[in-house]
Amino acid sequence: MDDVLLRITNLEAGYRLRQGMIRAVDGISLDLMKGEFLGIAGESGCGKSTLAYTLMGLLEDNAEITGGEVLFKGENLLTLSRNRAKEIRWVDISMVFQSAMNALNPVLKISEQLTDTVLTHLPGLTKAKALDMAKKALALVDISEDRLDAYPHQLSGGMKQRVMIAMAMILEPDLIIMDEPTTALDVVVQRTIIDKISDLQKQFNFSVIFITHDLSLLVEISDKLVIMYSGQIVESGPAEAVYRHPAHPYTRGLMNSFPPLSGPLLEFGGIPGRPPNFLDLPEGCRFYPRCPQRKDICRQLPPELLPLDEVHSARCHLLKDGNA
Ligand SMILES: Nc1ncnc2c1ncn2[C@@H]1O[C@H](COP(=O)(O)OP(=O)(O)OP(=O)(O)O)[C@@H](O)[C@H]1O
Repeated sequence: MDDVLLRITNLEAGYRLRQGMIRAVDGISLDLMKGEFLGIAGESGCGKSTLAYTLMGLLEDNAEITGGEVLFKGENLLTLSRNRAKEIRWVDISMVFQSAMNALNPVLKISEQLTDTVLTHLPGLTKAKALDMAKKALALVDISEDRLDAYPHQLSGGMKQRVMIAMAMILEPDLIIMDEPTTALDVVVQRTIIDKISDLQKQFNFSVIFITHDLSLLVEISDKLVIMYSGQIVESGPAEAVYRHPAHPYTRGLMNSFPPLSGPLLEFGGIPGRPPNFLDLPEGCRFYPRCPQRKDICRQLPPELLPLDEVHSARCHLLKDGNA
């Protein structure tokens, strides 16, 4: 337990609409260890961002946390006072947002945005010290000091994204949550940024939760993988095990959506169909309508998350018969 940085137990969160409740995070439990790189993958709409925003305490007004516990270094993030939340967030847990490139303030220089972040959370510091921290943080993401006076529009997309990563790292948090941090970038820039994040994480040993719809980005850099479908975890385990022996038909579908890292190029599979509507979920397995291996029991009963071994588990009835 000593090495567990974040323990999420049975977390439930969602959005209350007139038609009913969208339970976008529906009973999520997971442990994140110190220095661990956790990749969370799943199609658009499966609840990845809702999970991230719940952890950051940044849910929208119509959102509600309806159950569970999130322990960060033993402290429940869901019951923090406003002041304690301010102390923890950004200093101990920071986030790189999906639309990070547009999150920079267009009328402030890069130096001001970085020093403002520092001084908001560490008001006792001098401006000179904050500027020094800004320079060091930019250097970590390979941006030279002479860009400190630049405005966001003077930087390329990849550079803006790296500034956002610098901002997330500047206070040396224990956990950085990255929600699709490279989606808007072209593939080459995306690769450079992923490699940079991976290098920095190894160098400074912070923990990362990296969220993306693109599983191919995650297999090389993650220690652990969590696959989400319709608000639930459908598979989790060490990245290598999930990649080599995907146990859930949905994970296999996601795997088939991208070319293998080595060996012959397979035809792109993809997964026909769409995830279910949260307001009209199937009675049994939520993946049933799209599953190429479905059986009668899958239509009737929702499957539990079953352990395959001590570290790898999947939510699929077929595992019980050993024929998934
Ligand atoms: N403010 C909101 N009000 C109502 N429903 C919402 C709200 N935000 C998200 N949702 C719904 O909650 C579900 C989960 O959305 P979420 O953004 O968490 O998924 P995601 O996996 O991060 O998708 P994406 O990659 O597209 O952001 C979706 O059905 C979405 O339409």
